[in-house]
Amino acid sequence: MHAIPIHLLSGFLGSGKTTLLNQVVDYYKAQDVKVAIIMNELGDVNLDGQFVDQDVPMAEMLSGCICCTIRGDLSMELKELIEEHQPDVVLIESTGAANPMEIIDAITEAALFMRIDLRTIATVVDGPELLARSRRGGKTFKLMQDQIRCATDLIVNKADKLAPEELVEVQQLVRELNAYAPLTVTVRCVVDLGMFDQAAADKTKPVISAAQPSQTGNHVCGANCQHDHEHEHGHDHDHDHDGGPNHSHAHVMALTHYLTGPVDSHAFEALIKRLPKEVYRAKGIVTFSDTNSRFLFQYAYGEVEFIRITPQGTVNDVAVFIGEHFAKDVLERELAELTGANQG
Ligand SMILES: Nc1nc2c(ncn2[C@@H]2O[C@H](COP(=O)(O)OP(=O)(O)OP(=O)(O)O)[C@@H](O)[C@H]2O)c(=O)[nH]1
Repeated sequence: MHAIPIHLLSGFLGSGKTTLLNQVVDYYKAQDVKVAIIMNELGDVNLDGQFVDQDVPMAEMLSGCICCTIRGDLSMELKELIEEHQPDVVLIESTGAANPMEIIDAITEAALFMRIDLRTIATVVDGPELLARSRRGGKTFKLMQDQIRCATDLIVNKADKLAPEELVEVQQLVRELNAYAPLTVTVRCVVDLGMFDQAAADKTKPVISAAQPSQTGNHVCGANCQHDHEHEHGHDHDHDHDGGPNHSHAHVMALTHYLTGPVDSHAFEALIKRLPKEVYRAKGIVTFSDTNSRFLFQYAYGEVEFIRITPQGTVNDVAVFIGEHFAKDVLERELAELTGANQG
C-alpha cells in the first residue's frame, strides 16, 4: 500500500486556513481524489467544519491543541479516519495557536504506525497582522515566525488590507525567516493549488514518511527551519513534553459561550466591535431577533463579517472567543445580558 499524503495547513488564528482548506477540498473533488480532513479547534465547537463540504470525512479534535494538550490523540484520529474512509489524501488544519514543529513531531510519531507521508506544510500568513506584531514583538510574533520558518509553501494573505509599501515589507519579513519556500501573495488565499497535487511529491520538500519514521530531533522540516528540534519550541512552555499543565499556550485562551436565544443584531455587532484588543479572534453562529435569520460571524483583528446561513441539522447558537488574558467573566456577562434582554 502506498503512503497516504498528508498536507498540514498552518498559520496564525484567523489568517485564512479554512478559506484555503475549502479551495483545496474543491480542487480534489474536481479531480475525483478522495480527501479526508482533521480539524483542530481550541474552542469546544468546530464552527469552521460547518462550512466544509458535508460529504468529506472529517475528524474533529476540539477543546485543545494538537501540538500540545491533545497531541496524543492525533495518531488515533488519523488511524481511525484512514481505516474507516480510506482517503487518497488527508488535510490537517491546526489551530492558529499551534506550533508546527510540535505537530510535525506528532505526525512523525503517527508515521510509526501507519503509512503516511507529510508532503506539505502550507503556512498562511496574515499579512497585516504579521506586520503589526513585528513592530510589537512578543510571544505571538515568535509563534508566527516559527510557523513561517517551518513552511514548505508560504501564502501571504489579506493583501487587500495592505498598502503597496506594506506588502513589500511583509514579504521581506517573511523572506528573512524562510528564504526558500515558494511564496504567493493572495487575497482570500486564491493560489495555484498545484502544491497539493497527488503526484507532486517535490523532492526538495520536507518528507516525513513511514519509510523514515520518527526520530524526534532528526526530522526534516521547511528548508529554512532553524529549529533545534529537541530543545526549542515556539510557544510558551517549559520543556514539559507530556502535555501536562506546564505545557500550554499559556498566553492563548478560548471562551465558548452558548447563546440561550436570539439577540438583537445591533447590540451584538456593538459588542463585537468593542471587544478588547486582547481578543484577536471570534466566530460563531447567532440568530438575530430583528431579522429572523441565522448568521455566521467571523471576527479577526478588528474586522467583523456576517454571513447569512441555514445550517444543516441541529446547530446551537454559539460564540467562540480566542485571545490573550482577556476578562472571560466580563464577556460572558455581556453575552448573557444580550439574550436576557431579549427574552425579558
Ligand atoms: N480582508 C480579507 N479577509 C480575509 C481574507 N482571507 C480570509 N479573510 C477573512 O478572515 C477571516 C478568517 O478566515 P478563516 O479562513 O476562517 O481563517 P482561519 O485561519 O481558518 O481561522 P482560525 O481557524 O480561527 O484560526 C474570515 O472572516 C475570512 O473571510 C483576505 O484575503 N482578506
